Amino acid sequence: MSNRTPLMAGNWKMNLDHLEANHLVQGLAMALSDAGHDYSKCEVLVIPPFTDIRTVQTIVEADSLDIKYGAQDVSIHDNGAYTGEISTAMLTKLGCSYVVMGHSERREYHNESDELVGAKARKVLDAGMTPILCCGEALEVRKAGTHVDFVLGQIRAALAGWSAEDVAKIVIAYEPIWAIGTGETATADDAQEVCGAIREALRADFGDATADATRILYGGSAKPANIKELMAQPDIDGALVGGASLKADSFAQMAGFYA
Ligand SMILES: O=C[C@H](O)COP(=O)(O)O
Repeated sequence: MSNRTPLMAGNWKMNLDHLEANHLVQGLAMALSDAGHDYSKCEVLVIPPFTDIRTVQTIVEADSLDIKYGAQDVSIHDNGAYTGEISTAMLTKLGCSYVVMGHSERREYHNESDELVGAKARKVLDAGMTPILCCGEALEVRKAGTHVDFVLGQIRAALAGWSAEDVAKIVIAYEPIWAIGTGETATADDAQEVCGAIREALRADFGDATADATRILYGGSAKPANIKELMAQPDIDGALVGGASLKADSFAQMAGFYA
């Protein structure tokens, strides 16, 4: 068993207004408390839309919750005339500890490149937060059998020039696009194949200490019914959960399945 602390991360995507966010975080805290959740054995993270972050911060601070929270994206700019952008400083001020970048939905709908994703990860790390760097292949790539090379290419392009020490501080989330929101989960073997290959690539590029320290998550229709098997895989350290993170009970249940 590794000494990496598992991470159960709920990406709310573009769902929930601030009242619904309030309700979900309180319900999640209660469900985790009822289950006797041990946060030192599995970190629990919620990733609301920007408009809900202040609400989540208020509840977490008022109730001294151990739930962490973060953002779904960030700007590579510091401040100024960048309409619609949100800076790392704005997020740290709100107490965010994680930021997602490179989600396939942003790559597809906002044309985000590996280089931009890498620059966002750099910015987040420099601001003292933890980047969650997403990668994953489309169905055509999977069918062509080139998914491992494709995913490693995304990661290597984003992390080009990084030091081993910095790579050890990030989280990588492998999310096969064909499994996102479709109900079609990669099998535990499929997920392990790619997550294992990511770890071996980190070993080759950055050395043993980094490969053994970097947390790798699986994402794509993860839910209470399949999380146990996914978490039992040697190179899967948690999950980036979409739909199932919008229900307090199911997400709390998933956080309880650390290996
Ligand atoms: O960021 C989360 C992933 O896109 C997975 O979403 P999903 O669990 O709804 O398939």
